[in-house]
Amino acid sequence: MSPPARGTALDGVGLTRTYRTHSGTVAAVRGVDLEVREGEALGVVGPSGSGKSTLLSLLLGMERPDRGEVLFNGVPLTGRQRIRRARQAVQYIPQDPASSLDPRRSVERQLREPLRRFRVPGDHLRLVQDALEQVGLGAEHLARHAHELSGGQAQRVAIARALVTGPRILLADEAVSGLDLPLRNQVLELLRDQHVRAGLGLLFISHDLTAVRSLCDRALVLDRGQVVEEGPTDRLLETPRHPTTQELVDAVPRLPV
Ligand SMILES: Nc1ncnc2c1ncn2[C@@H]1O[C@H](COP(=O)(O)OP(=O)(O)OP(=O)(O)O)[C@@H](O)[C@H]1O
Repeated sequence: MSPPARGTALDGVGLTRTYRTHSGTVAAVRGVDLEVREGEALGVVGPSGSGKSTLLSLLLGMERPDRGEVLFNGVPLTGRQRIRRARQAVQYIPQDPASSLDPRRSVERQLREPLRRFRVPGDHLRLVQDALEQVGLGAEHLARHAHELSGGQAQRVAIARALVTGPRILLADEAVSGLDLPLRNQVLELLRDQHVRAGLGLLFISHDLTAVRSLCDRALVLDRGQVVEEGPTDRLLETPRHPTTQELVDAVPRLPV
């Protein structure tokens, strides 16, 4: 598989996803439009249950929308081959990335795995070392297991795992939620570095508007599956117009970033 083309773009057009539950149906995402471009950072904020994770699953091709479509470089994201190619270029950083590490496998094995899965050509050991270097870790970490890493190192390894395939867009789901302040700032700094220095596109999903502002110029606010407000993050924080945005602003502890 050749490396992802430059100018990578991911679009969601009219995305709608409804779940059936015992008590009826839940419209998790309703008619959402968004675009993430290489070199741009877009924040998605919203209270619990507003559809953020569902939106992410749709963008990653892990779930199919009931209506609307996801476009990867302008082409609908359907079919295993196309989804796999998109996933090499669009990588995912889960909530609490450190706990997503496999305790039984060494750092090297865990970083080699996406290279194998996405059939990335080249010298895999070299790519693994490059990814570790990008997050400030050296070759001495290759043989370690999760329990031999500090919390900060484990976060870095998890981010390196998302970087190892050479993605052009990162989708981060509550990647700093629940982290203590120094770790939170380290992860934000790493993501900012990837965005500003390496030019990656970033979709940063969080309920924390200050974290979003530290990375993203623009954000959209989700409530009950719908976009209720969008605009520059500074403006959203300073003059929120929708009550949901106002609540998110009020809930933000005034933390230095
Ligand atoms: N597999 C599922 N089956 C049924 N309902 C679901 C499923 N996944 C999500 N939902 C519902 O869809 C809505 C949106 O959920 P989602 O997890 O996308 O929200 P969220 O904004 O990511 O929430 P949180 O911030 O708490 O993680 C919620 O009402 C949730 O209960």
